[in-house]
Amino acid sequence: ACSSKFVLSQMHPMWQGPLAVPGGDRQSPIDIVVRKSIFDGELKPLVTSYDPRTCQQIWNNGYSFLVEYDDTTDKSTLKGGPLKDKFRLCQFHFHWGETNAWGSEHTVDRKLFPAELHLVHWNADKYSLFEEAVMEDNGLAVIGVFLKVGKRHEGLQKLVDALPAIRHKDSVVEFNRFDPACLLPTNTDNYWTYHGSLTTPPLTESVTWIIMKQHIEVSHDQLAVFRSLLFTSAEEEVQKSMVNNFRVQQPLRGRAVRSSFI
Ligand SMILES: NS(=O)(=O)c1cccc(F)c1
Ligand SMILES: [Zn+2]
Repeated sequence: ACSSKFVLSQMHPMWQGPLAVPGGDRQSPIDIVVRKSIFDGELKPLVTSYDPRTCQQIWNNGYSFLVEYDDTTDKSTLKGGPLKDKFRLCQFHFHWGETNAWGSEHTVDRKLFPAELHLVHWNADKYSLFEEAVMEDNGLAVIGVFLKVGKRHEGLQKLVDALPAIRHKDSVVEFNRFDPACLLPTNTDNYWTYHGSLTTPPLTESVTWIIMKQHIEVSHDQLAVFRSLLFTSAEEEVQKSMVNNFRVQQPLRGRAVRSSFI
């Protein structure tokens, strides 16, 4: 599975600093200014093919919780959209706020969502490991899906039920047969795409972002369970609730945001 351990090791919930990053002219997240996005008729529909049997574990890495997939074969893949190559799913995770008023990393015309899902894939046509791909400018593709509070998301509940077992940093439990496709909106043809970075260290500028226009709905209570997670490990005296685990927005630096729809 894609060990993003090295990625988050320097992670700290209050980390938002102006960490010096390579290049620094294609950082994420950003605000998507709809009227400035450019329709590109060449953008294809996304093609996802996820095998629930490749789901391996769910763990608390001290900044979010990750559901990790076996990415040693081409069983769970993403292609199409803005992508020329075939990408393998390695993990998905979320970012959320302490209240429903904020929590997403990307925004649309400054609109904040209570949470954002990231499905992380790496370019298996060009590289052989996530750790390699994460350093290359065409190495990763991350699908972003906004969450809104509304009706309960039945597919999410299995994941929510596993969270109490990974309350503390570095806790992990086996997690099988979860189909991440259930977390995608019904319409995946409408999206924005731009070239950016990881939103946590090492902040490498290796991500083709694919942000879904259509959100998914989860219930207030389901989100509340996300907030019951802790940044801190079991040994630490002061327990800190895992909330507001999003990065501050970054300058666009002249980048184009393309849309697959008019
Ligand atoms: N939040 S994110 O940019 O999707 C991300 C951060 C760190 C590692 C990773 F695989 C994905
Ligand atoms: Zn993320």
